[in-house]
Amino acid sequence: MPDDPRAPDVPPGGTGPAPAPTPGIDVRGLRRAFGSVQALDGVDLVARAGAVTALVGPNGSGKTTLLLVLAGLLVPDTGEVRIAGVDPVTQSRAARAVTGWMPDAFGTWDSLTAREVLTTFAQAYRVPPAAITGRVEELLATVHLSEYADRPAAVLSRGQKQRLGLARALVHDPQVLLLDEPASGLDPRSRVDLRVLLRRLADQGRTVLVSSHVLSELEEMADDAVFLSRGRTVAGHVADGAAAARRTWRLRALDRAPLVAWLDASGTVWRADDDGGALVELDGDAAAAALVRDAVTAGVPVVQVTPAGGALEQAYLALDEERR
Ligand SMILES: Nc1ncnc2c1ncn2[C@@H]1O[C@H](COP(=O)(O)OP(=O)(O)OP(=O)(O)O)[C@@H](O)[C@H]1O
Repeated sequence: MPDDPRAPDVPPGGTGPAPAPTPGIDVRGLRRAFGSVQALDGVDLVARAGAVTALVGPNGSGKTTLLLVLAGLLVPDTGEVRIAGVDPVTQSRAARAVTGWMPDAFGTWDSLTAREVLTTFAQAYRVPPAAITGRVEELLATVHLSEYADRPAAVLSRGQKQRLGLARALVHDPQVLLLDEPASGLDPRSRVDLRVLLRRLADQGRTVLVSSHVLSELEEMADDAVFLSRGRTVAGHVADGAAAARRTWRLRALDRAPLVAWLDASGTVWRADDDGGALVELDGDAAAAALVRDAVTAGVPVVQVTPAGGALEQAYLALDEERR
């Protein structure tokens, strides 16, 4: 018997079939209504173990509802959900043991200190008593709250409360992390810390599903993306075809005049950007490379050529246009 209950069963001798990949999150045909509002209207989603998956969608598209179902806090009307292979509806205790949940607003008992909050949750999640003190101290240090450990949660700032909420989600060392707007209220340093932490957790083989409205923020941390629109999943991995997709590029030269003169002379449609450069629509990386070559050959002192907005933003806006 392996010591670690999460360790896969490996047949002795190692000559059996290759072990199945660690399951992450698997959702099929999920639907959930609130009265006449169909909050989830056919969600299919796979979030890989070992990756950070972004959950993207406009207000009211169903992100929080979906995360609540995945966290086992809301029962779906129809559909199948597996969290690390476990069904949160029929196997709720097992599902909670593998799931870390960070809601968008972390309600806490204001009279408890940060250390007491984490200790209470560690007990509730059945962390072995001998391990609790060490685990709590480690998490307080991870989210840079050691200094505030003995202060009542009520006096913590919004960002500090967010960090306490993140520590709480990690208290039982879960395999799957569900984070609803985790960066909201965090200062720039804490956002970087969050990004580094989520990357480390994914690199350890965990599944991380994170929602945010701030696409640039998700862009920096996510490997995959799932888009929700009106309760439906509308696209999968963002990297697919990104290099060949038509998108907006930003061009800057030492001086704008020769740049725009050359764009006009070569018949390239452009519009001004706020930084003194020009924005052009191009069919992927190869078209951008050709444009740079031609501009430089024509003597335009080009200093910058970059996609305007990241791949996630571009994919999101493209989907939005498709839906109109
Ligand atoms: N408890 C509820 N009762 C009634 N309607 C609800 C309830 N919870 C959510 N809804 C509705 O379901 C839809 C999806 O809401 P949800 O909160 O999941 O969206 P969201 O994508 O998380 O939005 P936001 O980006 O604004 O946080 C919305 O139309 C919302 O009004």
